[in-house]
Amino acid sequence: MWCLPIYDSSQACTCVCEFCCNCQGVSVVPEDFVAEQLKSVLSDMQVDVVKTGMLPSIGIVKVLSQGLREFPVRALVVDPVMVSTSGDVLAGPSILAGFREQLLPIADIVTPNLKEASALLGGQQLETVADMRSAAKLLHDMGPQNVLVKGGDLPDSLDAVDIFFDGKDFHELRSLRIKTCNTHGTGCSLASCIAAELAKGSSMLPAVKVAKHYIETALDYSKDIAIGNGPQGPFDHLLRLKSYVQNSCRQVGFNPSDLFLYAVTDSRMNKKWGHSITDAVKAAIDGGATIIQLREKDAETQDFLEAAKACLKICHSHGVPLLINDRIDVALACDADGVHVGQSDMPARVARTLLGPDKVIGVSCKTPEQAHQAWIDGADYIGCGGVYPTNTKENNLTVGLDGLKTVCVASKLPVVAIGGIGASNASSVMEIGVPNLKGVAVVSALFDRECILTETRKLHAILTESMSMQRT
Ligand SMILES: Cc1ncc(COP(=O)(O)OP(=O)(O)O)c(N)n1
Ligand SMILES: Cc1nc(C(=O)O)sc1CCOP(=O)(O)O
Repeated sequence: MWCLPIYDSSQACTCVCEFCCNCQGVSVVPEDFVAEQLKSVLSDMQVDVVKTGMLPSIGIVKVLSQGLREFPVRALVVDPVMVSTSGDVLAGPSILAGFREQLLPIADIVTPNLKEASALLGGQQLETVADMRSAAKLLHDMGPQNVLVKGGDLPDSLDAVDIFFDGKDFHELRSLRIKTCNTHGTGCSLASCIAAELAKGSSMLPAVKVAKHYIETALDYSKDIAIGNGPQGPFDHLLRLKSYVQNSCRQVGFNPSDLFLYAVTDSRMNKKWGHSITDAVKAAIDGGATIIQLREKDAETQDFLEAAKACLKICHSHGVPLLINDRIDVALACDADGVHVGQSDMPARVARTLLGPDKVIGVSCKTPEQAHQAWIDGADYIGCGGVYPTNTKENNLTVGLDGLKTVCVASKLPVVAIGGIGASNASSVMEIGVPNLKGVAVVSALFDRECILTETRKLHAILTESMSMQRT
């Protein structure tokens, strides 16, 4: 299966970006030469989906319209690159006519930005979402099956709103407007992603939604990169690949089976039962805890750091990793094995930058989207809950076993379940039967008890039994 981006190299491209896949090193070649090459590609390979980009010339327009009839091309995505996001007019009247008369009538989707839509419609002003809707309808009348008018340049809009029209229904697709100068190539990448999704067998609206989500994530991921000399930089298309490479390189340091019995401390409970933090941690480890998290909500920084150093000694002498809840500074200061962060804490991506590739990072996630982001950000595992109601964390949303399962299925990272879990229900949690659910994280069922050692042993035995039942 092939997804072929078509670029007209008869136009010199001045882009110097590192990520742009098409333009660097392209020499100026005659239009008919490009057309011949295109013909041979279309006939020699089984091209499924074609996406136009970078100023298709009249030669290419002709070959394409022919090619779609002569060769078994399944879909044509037309990105009418005519006016850049920086406002430069890139196409003359003959190209405009080529788009209108030859490409749009055979396109499965056309994806103009506001300026391109305006140019295709003879200079019509487009300033509001209502204008975008009527532009989508008028463009649809020119022949394409679907139209996506991209509102990235819409004045006074907090969201990035695009209008999708399939000839029957309008869909207003909104995503976060990412504040960045690194927007070079977004339109081209969006259309390429739509083409790739179509080639994979998706239908049009889901393909557009996936592409829009990809662009939003990639823009956010690359918003701070500094590259090139111009005022507008490129964005980084390869984030998934990089996350994958980063993660696969790092997984060596983190063993997901450490999540089996995850003991999370609580200073108030230790105080209530007269346990010191070090005694509590030692008892949990002796009882079978496989990883410890220090979650000291009321501790002063200095006390937290001293406690962390003392607990780290105990943990390391037993080969058990120690993570710090929320406080990256404390984790760095004591050289802990990692951190656990929530959705409103330091973003995992920033934590990864601060901690480096070798430390463990866990992220609290209640939805598949959060789990996906945690993976992109370079986390090692996610904590998903509250599985059951809990008194340990105020106003905590309960996701239930169904919510846990949904997140596990979507997550590319190992998962530990948390919230209201103890001896009475740990088996039900582990028995949801999802391979990346690696264990349970527990606070009160271990630490709001007189004998931490006994309770941890009991829970360890229950988990072990439940795992062996699943294997048989
Ligand atoms: C393993 C694990 N999962 C989830 C949490 C919750 O973390 P967070 O959302 O940051 O909430 P607080 O713990 O800060 O109240 C966790 N700590 N550990
Ligand atoms: C710290 C924490 N995070 C949760 C989440 O849902 O993310 S639930 C929770 C408290 C878990 O305590 P217990 O085991 O006593 O119910």
